[in-house]
Amino acid sequence: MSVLDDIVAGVRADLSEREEQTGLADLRAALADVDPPRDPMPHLRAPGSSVIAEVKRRSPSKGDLADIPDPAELATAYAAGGAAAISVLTERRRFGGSLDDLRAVRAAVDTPVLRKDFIVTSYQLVEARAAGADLALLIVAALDDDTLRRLHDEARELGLTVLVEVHDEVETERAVALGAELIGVNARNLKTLEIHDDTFGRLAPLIPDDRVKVAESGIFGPADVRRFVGEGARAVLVGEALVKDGDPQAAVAAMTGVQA
Ligand SMILES: O=C(O)c1ccccc1NCC(=O)[C@H](O)[C@H](O)COP(=O)(O)O
Repeated sequence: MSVLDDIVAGVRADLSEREEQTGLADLRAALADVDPPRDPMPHLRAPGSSVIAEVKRRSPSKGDLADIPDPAELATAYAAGGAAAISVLTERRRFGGSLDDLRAVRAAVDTPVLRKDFIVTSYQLVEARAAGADLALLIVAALDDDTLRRLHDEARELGLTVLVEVHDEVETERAVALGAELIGVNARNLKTLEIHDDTFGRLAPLIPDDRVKVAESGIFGPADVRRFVGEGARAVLVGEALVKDGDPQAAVAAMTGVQA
């Protein structure tokens, strides 16, 4: 079993408990009281690099990263630094996150908020929107083609912007064929956890230039951002470097608006 399979198995186990507590019909009814979704695309399409700044406590590859007792405070610093979106890892077992983190962040900032999780069912999409998420992540490696397409369509119907994440050539072709507008290239292989910093440069040419290309993982400063922008990235998704920085506002600002 790969790391990704193991994470998804845990996600499904937690999910079935939540589904027992709140049925899909009740969750859908809650959508009526939720703020309309915020559109991240104008910011992400603007010239110069955009930053999707992540709230990430720990990870399978690095263990504990930061306590983050107040995710809203961290998100406020990211927003002040000019983040285009804030990514909140809501997976509990391996990343220490929750939907409560997402709700707190959404209430604290005007910036669009991404539910970063291992989404494999419609329920999780409705749950994301009901908690206030503006974007949702779909990881191509975790989904067969029919499920990927169905979840992509359902997310769009809910008003969510979808970040479709790829790691290799075949996944990239699947994301492009899907019509994904926002495609994240993750340098971290989710099966081995190794980072290959040539992944974005290899896969970006396979993605048409009318899509927004996001470089993800292993990004530590403006020099990394400049390199990825030179290879066609409009945005970078950064976790570890920001949660460990004593001045996350300045760290986001330094990675924002970088030109090739
Ligand atoms: O971060 C991990 O170890 C990890 C392991 C397995 C699946 C996903 C994982 N991370 C999710 C992410 O994609 C990253 O949090 C995100 O790209 C930010 O990466 P970084 O800046 O390197 O923290």
